[in-house]
Amino acid sequence: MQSDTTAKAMPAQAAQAIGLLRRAAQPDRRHLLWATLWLILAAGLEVIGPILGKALIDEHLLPRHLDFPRMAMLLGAMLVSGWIASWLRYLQLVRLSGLAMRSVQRLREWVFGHVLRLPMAFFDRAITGQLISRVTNDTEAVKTLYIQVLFVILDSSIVLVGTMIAMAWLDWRLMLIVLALVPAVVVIVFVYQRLSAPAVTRARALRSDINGQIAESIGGMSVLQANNAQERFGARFGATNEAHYKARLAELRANAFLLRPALDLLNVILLAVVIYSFGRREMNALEVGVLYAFISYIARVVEPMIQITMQFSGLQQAVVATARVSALLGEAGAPEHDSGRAPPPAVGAPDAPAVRIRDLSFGYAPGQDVLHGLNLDVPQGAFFGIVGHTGSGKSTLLSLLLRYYPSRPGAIEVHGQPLAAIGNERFRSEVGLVPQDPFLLAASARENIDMGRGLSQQAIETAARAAHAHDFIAALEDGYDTPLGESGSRLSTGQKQLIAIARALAGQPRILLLDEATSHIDSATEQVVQEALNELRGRVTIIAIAHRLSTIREADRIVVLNHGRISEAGSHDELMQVDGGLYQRLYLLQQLAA
Ligand SMILES: Nc1ncnc2c1ncn2[C@@H]1O[C@H](COP(=O)(O)OP(=O)(O)OP(=O)(O)O)[C@@H](O)[C@H]1O
Repeated sequence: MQSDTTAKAMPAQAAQAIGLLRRAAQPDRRHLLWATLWLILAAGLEVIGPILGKALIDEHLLPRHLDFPRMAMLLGAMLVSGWIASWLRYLQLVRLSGLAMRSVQRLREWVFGHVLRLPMAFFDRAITGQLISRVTNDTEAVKTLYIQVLFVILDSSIVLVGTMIAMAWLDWRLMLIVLALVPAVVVIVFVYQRLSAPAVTRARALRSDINGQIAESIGGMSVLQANNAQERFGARFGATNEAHYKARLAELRANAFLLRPALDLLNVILLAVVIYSFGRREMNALEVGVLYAFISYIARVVEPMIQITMQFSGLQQAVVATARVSALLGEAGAPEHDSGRAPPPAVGAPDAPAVRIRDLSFGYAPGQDVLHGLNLDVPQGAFFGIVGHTGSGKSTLLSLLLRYYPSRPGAIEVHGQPLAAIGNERFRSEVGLVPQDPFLLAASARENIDMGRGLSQQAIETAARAAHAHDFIAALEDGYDTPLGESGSRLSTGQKQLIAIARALAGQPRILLLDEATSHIDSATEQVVQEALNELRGRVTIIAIAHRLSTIREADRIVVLNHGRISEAGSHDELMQVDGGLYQRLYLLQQLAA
């Protein structure tokens, strides 16, 4: 995900970044115009100040031409222009910051909304940490772009150009001497960045190490404490933290001892040159005012130059980050979310099988099929079990039934309709899933069953009863409103699984898919699950993948997958009759192990 964007040339990335910036700021473009206008006005007013000062000195103070009303007017104009400039800058900053933050907010919503609609194949190659970084840090880079490009670079450029024009107007030869400053500042800042870059990079890497270590320790706290590793982890964290502190210090030292003194020295040299060149001329009264204006301008010229030069590396990083966000937004969404598709027919054929599979082959990579020509009919209301050794393709089949990956058009039909033709809303409400990992939110039992669908308490309780989860939920101190902790840490593995079943049933699915829902639970809870499934028989079509064969013993039909092919199919009793058959062997092996 990262490489494809970083490999792109900078101009292409900059174009992408600007495009995204424009889209994000579109609703606020009026603010953007005003902010830019105020910025130009403020910078212009700041350039005028020293010219007014020069007029005051040259026309009144030195010739002792004390025209008080005019002097007061000049002084007043100097003060008022400075005051208005500060006020405009403040207004401009408020507008621009507001606009930048709203753009970040907008962009974050787009990116996360888009991520939620990406196909599962995308998540096979995505790295969670990077994806989180796209949604949080990289979107924040948009703000940096606004503040750095518009505020700092534009502001500094206007002040710089305005000041140079004013200087040229006062004395073009002296302006040329000041202009010689530009390469010197660029060289100093370049050397500074070269010297401080390793410390900056190190500090950044160490900061991400600090985050990584905290996340790792909290995630594995039980293992960490069981191995009495608190002190070791604490010491390791301390060392990383210390290294980070030193890297930051090195960065600050480079700034304090290299950049600032070098620029101050440059300033002094420049002042000396300007004063010397005035000294060599026959100074007349008129030139004192020019000298005053020049000294004021020199102080104003150095800072914008530093700012512009310093912004470039930050700007480059912000452009790369924004281009990465843009690339993520460019990822094609899952086809079922394509709103441009024709609406599907509302109902399926009444007596068609719940699931019909014809010649279904599938591979994650071209030419490497993991499923080979599957054919299967699952009648409505039937209970089907799918078994097979590890890697035989059970979860892949389930993923295709769930539309996580696209299958050949027409290979799978649900209630008589091709899978791809069913609208997403209806499909997700018709098909319920109980995954191997129940995935509980850090929320209450009610919220975990509801999953934002806005179900009534009655519907939630009915589902919990059907999943045999009601009794233990009701026994919690606040019943359905009891917070279950992160990932449901307050519950046992079996209880989590029952909540996941309740969640699936609460949507009143016509088809229920179970992906090894009993593999981590004890035999007593497994029996509870079996009872729950038996009660659903006839009403809901059940397709259950199970490593534990006792879970699907009662199934109407058990399908045995072997290297992506159906090798056997039948009831438990029928399959046990097949001497040397795969199911018989698997079953006997499990009996022996038990
Ligand atoms: N997301 C994926 N990307 C690429 N290959 C995959 C992916 N998921 C599974 N596979 C491959 O597909 C084959 C079938 O895997 P699948 O997970 O469907 O098997 P399974 O029968 O469910 O196994 P298990 O019982 O261990 O869960 C395996 O060879 C596996 O390596």
